[in-house]
Amino acid sequence: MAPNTASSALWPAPHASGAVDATVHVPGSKSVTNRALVLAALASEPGWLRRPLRSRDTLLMADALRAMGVEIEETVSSSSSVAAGSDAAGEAWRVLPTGLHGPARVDVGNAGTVMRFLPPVAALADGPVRFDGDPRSYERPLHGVIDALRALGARIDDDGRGALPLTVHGGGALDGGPVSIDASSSSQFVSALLLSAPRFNQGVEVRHTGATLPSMPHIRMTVDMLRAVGAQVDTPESGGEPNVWRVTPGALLGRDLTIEPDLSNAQPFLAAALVTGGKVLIPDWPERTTQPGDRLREIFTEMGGSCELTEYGLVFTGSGAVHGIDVDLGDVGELTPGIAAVAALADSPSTLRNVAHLRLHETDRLAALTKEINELGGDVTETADGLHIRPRPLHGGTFHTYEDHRMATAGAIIGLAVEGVRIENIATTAKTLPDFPELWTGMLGQ
Ligand SMILES: O=C(O)C1=C[C@@H](OP(=O)(O)O)[C@@H](O)[C@H](O)C1
Ligand SMILES: C=C(OP(=O)(O)O)C(=O)O
Repeated sequence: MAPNTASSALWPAPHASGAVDATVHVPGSKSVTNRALVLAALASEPGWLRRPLRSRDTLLMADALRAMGVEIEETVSSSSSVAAGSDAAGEAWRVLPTGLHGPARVDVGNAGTVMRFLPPVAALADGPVRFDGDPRSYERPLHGVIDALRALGARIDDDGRGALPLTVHGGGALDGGPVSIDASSSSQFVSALLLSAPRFNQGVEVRHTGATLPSMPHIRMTVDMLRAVGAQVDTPESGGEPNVWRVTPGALLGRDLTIEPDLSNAQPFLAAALVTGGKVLIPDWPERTTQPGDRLREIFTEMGGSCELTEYGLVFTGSGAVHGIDVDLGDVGELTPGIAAVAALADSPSTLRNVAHLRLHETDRLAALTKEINELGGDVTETADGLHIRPRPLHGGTFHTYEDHRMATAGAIIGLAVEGVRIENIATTAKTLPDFPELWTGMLGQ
């Protein structure tokens, strides 16, 4: 059989010859785009997504909703045809909700948002919906969604492992009501149940019973976006019980939403300013957001940079020094690979804590980061819940990426400072940022 040249190809990571000085337009947020698609599909009237992210994860979400009967029209308006500065410029998707139905087949790829957010939607469809995906999707936890949906009245056929592949036999409606889940392996279990709950007959009361709950900002994002389309949501933060979320049944409004840039995808570019002592402007950085990437302002400042939120966006400036950090990343786990890469180039050790659940992400990220940084000469050890990173001079070599977009961008960060780093399968960045190689070389003026 011919080798898979696309994925086995090695990408010579560009080495920075000096301080970067660039403006980088980062495409829309994956997490916001995929929530907006689900909410628009469940609404009682058409809606718009402006500047959606066009990437593997969001196209899988759109195609899955189309397979269940939703119409999604893709339009592009040139900036010359709309008022200057208008949010209407660029790509826009118009979502026309219809009666959800099977039979349908859904390819989740390796998208956590698709594999977790859509089984509840399928339970509302009329007919069977088959879910399948990449080999890694079979290993990612889904039990919280499967068990909860069964408890709420859904019929699901799976192979008993609490994972993909599976078939949801939608009955056109779902009872809903109270349910307990352990979401310690993924916040997406909670988000998944809340997103569809306005359409359950009794809404939902989700009680998290596990010891820890990762990625709280992503649950806040779910709650904020539900409220913005008219849903009534009670949360622990709004005076409710700890670890309990309630959604009241009701119709959802169609919304005209402009998607924020993906702040987690801004991470490698901010890291470039930090490790080269340069400066990067990210236009349209939101003043207020639930995206976990906003925490980078604080984390990368502690690691040696400084930032200013201006009317043009976020200006992040490196000082030339990169410091280690001791940090709890439980809320912002998806930032770990990029922080680990910077930490490997720092002037002091780092400890990254409270991210044991990353072992079940796109790959086992703790094992992958340890192995790949150490193979370049680094000194990283896994702890029970994270990484301990002692910087050492690194050398070139192959950086394997395990079909994980954030491993690929982590390798690119190291490559800026270390000559001769070759990244396996840079195309895997297409999961959330298909233009990464071009944006990266553009930033470097190459
Ligand atoms: O809801 C979301 O959009 C996400 C939640 C988080 O998942 P986990 O809670 O599984 O870490 C995050 O890591 C993922 O990238 C996106
Ligand atoms: C964990 C991630 O993705 P997913 O939505 O597939 O869980 C990620 O993007 O870092």
